[in-house]
Amino acid sequence: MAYEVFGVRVCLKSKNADTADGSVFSPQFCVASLACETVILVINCLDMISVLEEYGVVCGGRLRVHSAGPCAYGGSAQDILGEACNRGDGRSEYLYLFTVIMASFLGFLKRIRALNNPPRVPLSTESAPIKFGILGAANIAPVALILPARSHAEVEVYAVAARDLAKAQAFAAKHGIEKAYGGPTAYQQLLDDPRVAAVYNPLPNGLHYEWTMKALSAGKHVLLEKPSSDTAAETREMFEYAEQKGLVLLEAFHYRFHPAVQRVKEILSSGELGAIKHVEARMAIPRGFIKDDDIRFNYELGGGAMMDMGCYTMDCLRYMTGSEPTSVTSAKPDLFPSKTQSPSLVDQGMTAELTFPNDVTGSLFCHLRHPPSYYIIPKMPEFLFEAECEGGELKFFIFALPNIYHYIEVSTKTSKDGQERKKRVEKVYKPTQEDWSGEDWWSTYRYQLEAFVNKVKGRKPQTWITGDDAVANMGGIEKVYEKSGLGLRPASEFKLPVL
Ligand SMILES: NC(=O)C1=CN([C@@H]2O[C@H](COP(=O)(O)OP(=O)(O)OC[C@H]3O[C@@H](n4cnc5c(N)ncnc54)[C@H](OP(=O)(O)O)[C@@H]3O)[C@@H](O)[C@H]2O)C=CC1
Ligand SMILES: O=C1OC[C@@H](O)[C@H](O)[C@H]1O
Repeated sequence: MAYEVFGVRVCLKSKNADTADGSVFSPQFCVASLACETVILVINCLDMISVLEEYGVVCGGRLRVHSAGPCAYGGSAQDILGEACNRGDGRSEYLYLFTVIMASFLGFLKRIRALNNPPRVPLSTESAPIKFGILGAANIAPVALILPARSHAEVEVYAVAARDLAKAQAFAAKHGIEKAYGGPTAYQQLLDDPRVAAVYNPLPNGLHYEWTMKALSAGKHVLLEKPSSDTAAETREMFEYAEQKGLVLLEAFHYRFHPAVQRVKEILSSGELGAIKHVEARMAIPRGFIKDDDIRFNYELGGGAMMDMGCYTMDCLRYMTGSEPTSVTSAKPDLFPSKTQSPSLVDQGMTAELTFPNDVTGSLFCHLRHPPSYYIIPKMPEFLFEAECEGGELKFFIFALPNIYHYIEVSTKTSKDGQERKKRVEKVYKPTQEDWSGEDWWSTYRYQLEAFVNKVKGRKPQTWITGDDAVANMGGIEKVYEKSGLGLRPASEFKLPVL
C-alpha cells in the first residue's frame, strides 16, 4: 500500500494476518492514523490544560471535579485528574496531567491492538450460533464481520464466496472459514447453502440491491454494507421485501451503534445546548490511500465520494438533527479524473449545503483523494461532526470511528453575549446505559453485530436503524447528486423473478 507523505509516495507492507491487504483499516491505516491522532492528542492536551486552568488546578486552586463519560482507562480523564488533584498531597499537578495524557495515549494503542486482535470466545452451546456467509472476499470483511464475530458466542463466519475459487480458498484459509465457494456461480451457491442463515453483503454499491434481493429470496437475513444501494427506490424495495419475508435487513452504519455517538445524540436532544442552528459533517482521507482502479471511482459500480464517505456525512447530519433535509442549496463535486468516462460522472469529493426544518442549516464535505495543501503538505484525515446551537457548540472528533479514538467537546455559553463559555470534554468508550452490553475495546462493528444478532434472535437490539431511515438517507444522497449535476448512480438492471 502506498501513502503520500509530503508529496513522496511511501510503500508499506502488511504483516498482519487478520486484515486484508489494502484495506483502509489495515495496520498501515492505523499507523497513519496514529500519526494524525498524535497531533490531535497534542491539541487535546492543550485543551486539557485549558480545562485545568478553568478549574484553577494549574494555578494552584481547588479543582471542581467534572464528571464526564468514561474514558480510555475506565474513568473519565477529568475524573482521574479530579481524584488526583483533590488528594492535595502537594505533588505536582503536572505529573497527573502527564498521567492522564499517557493513559489516553496508551488507551488509544490498546484499542488499536484490540481492533486487530479481539479476544476469542467459544461458540454458545445454549443458543444456536448464526452461520454467516460473506458475498465476496472484500477488504472490509475482516474488520466489519470476521474480527467482531470472534468475541460473539452466537456468530460463526461459516462461508465465503468469491468470483475466483483460489481467492475464496485463500481468504477462507486465512480467516479460518469452513466453506469456500468460488467461480461465476459462487455467490448463488452460497445463498443456496441451507446452513447459511445470514449473509454479509460487502459487494460494490451497484451490486448491493441485486444480491440483497437474492439473499432475501433465499430466506437469509442480511447485513448490508453502506450505502444500501444506488437509489432510494431500490432501498425501499429491499426493505419492503425483507419485511414481507420476515427477515432482518440492516444497513451497516456501524458508527451509530457506538456509545459515543449515542452520547452525542443524547447531549443534543437533552436541550442542554438549546436548539440546533447549524450542523456540519466532514469525512475525508488524503490522496494516496485509495487506488485509482478502486470500486469507489467506478460509476457503473455505484462509485463516488458522496456514495462512499458522503453517505456517512448525510446520515450523521440527519441522525443528529433528527430530521430530513428539506433542500440542497448547493452541491459542488470535485470530479475524479476518469480515463474511461468523459465527462467524468464520479465525484472524488463533494461539498454541499443543506437546509433542514426549523431554519437549521447543514454543510457536508467528503473527499476520497483530498489533495495536499500547496501541492506538498498532506491533508489530515477528517472525521468531524460539529453542531452550533443557540446555547453553545458541540464538536465530535472522529465521529465515524469513535472506537479508535474520539473527543466530544461541549462548549456552553455562560454569558448572554456568548463571550464566556464553560467547556468540557467527554470520551465514551463503554456504554453508560445499564442495559447495554459493551467493552471499551469493542469496535463500532462489534456493537453493530451485537444489535444484528439480537434482532435475528428476536431480542431487543441496543439501538437500531430502520428501513425508512435507510431510504431517507439514500433520498438525501440523491438530492445532493441531482443538485451537483452528476445525476443519480445507475439503477440496477436486476429484477427478482416473479415465481
Ligand atoms: N462499513 C465500513 O466501514 C466500510 C464499508 N465499505 C463498503 O463495503 C463495500 C466493499 O468495499 P471494500 O471492501 O472496500 O471493497 P473491495 O473492492 O475490497 O470488495 C468488493 C468485493 O466485491 C466483489 N465484486 C463483485 N463484483 C465485482 C466487480 N464487478 N468489481 C469489483 N468487485 C466486485 C469482489 O469480490 P470477489 O472476492 O468475488 O472478487 C470484492 O471482494 C462497499 O459497499 C463499501 O462502501 C467499505 C469500507 C468500509
Ligand atoms: O465505509 C467507509 O469507511 C471508511 C472509509 O475510509 C471508506 O472509504 C468507506 O468505504
